[in-house]
Amino acid sequence: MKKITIAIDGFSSCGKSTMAKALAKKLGYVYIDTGAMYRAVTLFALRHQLFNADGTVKEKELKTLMPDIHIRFQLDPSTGNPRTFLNGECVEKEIRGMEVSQHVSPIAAIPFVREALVAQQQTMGKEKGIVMDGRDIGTTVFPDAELKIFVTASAQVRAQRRYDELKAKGMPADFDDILKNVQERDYIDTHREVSPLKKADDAVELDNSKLTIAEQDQWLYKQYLSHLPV
Ligand SMILES: Nc1ncnc2c1ncn2[C@@H]1O[C@H](COP(=O)(O)OP(=O)(O)OP(=O)(O)O)[C@@H](O)[C@H]1O
Ligand SMILES: Nc1ccn([C@@H]2O[C@H](COP(=O)(O)O)[C@@H](O)[C@H]2O)c(=O)n1
Repeated sequence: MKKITIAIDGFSSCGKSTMAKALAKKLGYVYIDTGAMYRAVTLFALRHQLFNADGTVKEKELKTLMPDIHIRFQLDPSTGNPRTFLNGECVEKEIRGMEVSQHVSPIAAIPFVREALVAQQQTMGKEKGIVMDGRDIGTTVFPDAELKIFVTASAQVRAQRRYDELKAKGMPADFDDILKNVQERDYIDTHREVSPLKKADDAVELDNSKLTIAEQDQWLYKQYLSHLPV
């Protein structure tokens, strides 16, 4: 079967990676969570004190240090899911916490950061057979992807899902903080100058507010089948 490129974009915490991961497993495709890459750069910036007190980024310093940031993914043999490595260290847990979530959008708005990460993402997908999720995959990273999905759900629903997830993992979680963070990231992501979050003209939209994970997986598989080249 001919392999294709599948781009899944949408708002924060709406279930993109859940859907993307499941489809990639089913098809035997590579799965790439591009949000994890922006989160890893953010963790690096936090560890190197590259944020000013007002939350803005010390861009000049970060630019100098960009060549020292090496991100890769490695499958966890026990779960079959990819884990994110920053300069050889597994940072999967660290990048999912609130501190990184609260600092990631300003990092992701910086043109030289996007340029570097987009180039890596394009290299990862050049053989096709990839499901990649993020904010600009269908518009910027793979504008020629055969299948593009744009996922939405209400902010309340998304915050509740993230809250439940953090609680289940035993991580600190406050619903109001999470809702505020989801709304702030949506705002910054949709209003930044470079590659703002928006639906590609040829993307198929899914509001999964009322769908179960199984239902959205089924929906996505049907989309895949109907977008296979003839
Ligand atoms: N249809 C659904 N119903 C209920 N929970 C869901 C559904 N889809 C995903 N979830 C849960 O919502 C949470 C967020 O999902 P996920 O991490 O896939 O979102 P995301 O869009 O990739 O988020 P981010 O933008 O932060 O990368 C997870 O705990 C996931 O299990
Ligand atoms: N292609 C992408 C992916 C992510 N971002 C930014 O990273 C943040 C974290 O992403 P999650 O998917 O893990 O929520 C997100 O809020 C965006 O600011 C991006 O810009 N482009």
